[in-house]
Amino acid sequence: MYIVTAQQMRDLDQYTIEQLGIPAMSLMESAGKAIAEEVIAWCGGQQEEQADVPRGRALTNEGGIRSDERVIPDRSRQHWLVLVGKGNNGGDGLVAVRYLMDAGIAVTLLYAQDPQELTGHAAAQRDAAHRSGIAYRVWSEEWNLHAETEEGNKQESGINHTASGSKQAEHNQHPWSNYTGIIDALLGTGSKGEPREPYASIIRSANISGKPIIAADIPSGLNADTGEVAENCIQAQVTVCLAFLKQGLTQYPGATAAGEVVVRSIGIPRSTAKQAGLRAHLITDDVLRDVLQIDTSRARAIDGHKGTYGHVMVIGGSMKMSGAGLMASRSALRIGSGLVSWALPEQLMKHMVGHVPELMMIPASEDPDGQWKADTAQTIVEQTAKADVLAIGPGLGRFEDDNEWLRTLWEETQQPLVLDADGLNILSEAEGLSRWPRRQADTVLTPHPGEMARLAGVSTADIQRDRIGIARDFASKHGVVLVLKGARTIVASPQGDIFVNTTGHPGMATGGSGDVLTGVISGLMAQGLSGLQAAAFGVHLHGHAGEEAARKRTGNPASLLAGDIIESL
Ligand SMILES: NC(=O)C1=CN([C@@H]2O[C@H](COP(=O)(O)OP(=O)(O)OC[C@H]3O[C@@H](n4cnc5c(N)ncnc54)[C@H](O)[C@@H]3O)[C@@H](O)[C@H]2O)[C@@H](O)CC1
Ligand SMILES: Nc1ncnc2c1ncn2[C@@H]1O[C@H](COP(=O)(O)OP(=O)(O)O)[C@@H](O)[C@H]1O
Ligand SMILES: [K+]
Repeated sequence: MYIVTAQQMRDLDQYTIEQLGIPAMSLMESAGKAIAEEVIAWCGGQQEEQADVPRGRALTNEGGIRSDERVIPDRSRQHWLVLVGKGNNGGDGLVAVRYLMDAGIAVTLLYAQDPQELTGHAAAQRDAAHRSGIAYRVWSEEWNLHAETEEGNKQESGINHTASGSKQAEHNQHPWSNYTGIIDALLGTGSKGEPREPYASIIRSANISGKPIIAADIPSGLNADTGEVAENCIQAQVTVCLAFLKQGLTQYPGATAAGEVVVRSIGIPRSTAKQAGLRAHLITDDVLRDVLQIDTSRARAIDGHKGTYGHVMVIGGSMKMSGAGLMASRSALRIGSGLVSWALPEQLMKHMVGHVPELMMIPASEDPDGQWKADTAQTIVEQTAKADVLAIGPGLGRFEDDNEWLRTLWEETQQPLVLDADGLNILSEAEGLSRWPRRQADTVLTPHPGEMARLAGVSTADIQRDRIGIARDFASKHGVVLVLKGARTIVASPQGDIFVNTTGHPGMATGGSGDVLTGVISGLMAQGLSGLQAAAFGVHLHGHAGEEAARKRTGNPASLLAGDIIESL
């Protein structure tokens, strides 16, 4: 599934209208119809579930996050309020009302501004809606709701406040209480910056109203490119995304604001994305097979032998972090590498003997404290001769002159490399990755947001603000495959491709999960996948394994351990 930025979506719209000759009005018609259909389907779903789930249904999005539950009454008494902005997003809402009316659902329009301010196609849709007899209101102070104050009072300006006692009665009287649900057609991909007034107040009030919200294209207040949310951003149950999935819907906190995301075709041929050279995808089975050309069955040749499936060498582990190297090694084995060896400090090795009988161990440092030493670099380089892939970093720790140590391995080994954990921290303190020579073989970096911040020399908050943009720039600039971890992990290639993962589980937020991923990616590379293929397929499989492991911890996913992920690979 393609992922687009707001600008790419505009270009695709323009191409469709100007080059393919599909009228803009016809796209808007399809958009509004799709939104109406999703509202109708949602009401239907509500009704079906009402018998046994009186509190309304909870929806899940692709990442398995549950959104708020809200109550929706009997469908026959549905009355939806459509919030209309003055751009084409509002135009979509104005189309939707006609289809909802035809489906027997009562609708009222609430314009953010004087409807006469609408222009172009949105103005034409306004006229059609008004001529069809659809009721409308224009935003005014009486609609303004305020969040509960610290004293716990719920204040609703514009409503006659009585001193006490009748808060609930007041709440039931506010204008929003007449409606069963809200369609947010205020702002779409043309939105810039924080919503201005009165949009900010409308968004805030809609959220406070407690009514279920279905967003047209994107929740108003969401940055369509980064997934950042404005101070006032619609919190939707469902987002009906039009034509192509917007980047910002894939990343948190935007993904939470969007609720369940449904991507609906509006008549723009999907092939236009390929023609336009779009390079960002959500990782799905189709994308793994068709875009990344991966045999996802991972079928083994009947006459295969251990040499067929490659040899991973993990370089890491130290007395204080012995488990990290062990977990990376075990997951490389579990994902199917023919052979795995682990280079580790000799002191540590003595304690590890027998833990994983399948694993070969290489004593690599004679430090009495079980730490690494920089003078091991040449020995390690010699030892790597038999390996097909190197995984450097899990549990490595920091040590004197580790910078030179890493640079020797970086330059003097020819194998594909996965770099994680302290391997990345060493790199960020090196004189600058840009001054290190580019490796000829595939090089995969797997930072979590904190490590990414150190690598890029910015704050973690800066990274989280635009994960896709940062990952893309870093991978292109340094010629590496970058795996920016965390919920909705991003894989970026040196050529500017982006792959966003949706598998995974919050139970995986536990020490060691990343070491498992290092083993998975390096193990897949040993079996012949490129760095990009292994990274994209690896994060997908790792997330699935995490989901599976969480299912087994019935009732308490917080009890998930990284080792459980290995057992579910
Ligand atoms: N051909 C097309 O371009 C199509 C567009 N479609 C819809 O049109 C949307 C994009 O439409 P537009 O480009 O008209 O833009 P929007 O409707 O998203 O918003 C633009 C309007 O909002 C105002 N605005 C921008 N930022 C604001 C802010 N921070 N606070 C308050 N007002 C702000 C602008 O002045 C402008 O009037 C899409 O999201 C989609 O819903 C669909 O109808 C399908 C076809
Ligand atoms: N909430 C979450 N949803 C999905 N995946 C998650 C979540 N939290 C963590 N993960 C995954 O777990 C792994 C954690 O890696 P990392 O932070 O490096 O852990 P460690 O350094 O302890 O091994 C990453 O692959 C990350 O994407
Ligand atoms: K919207």
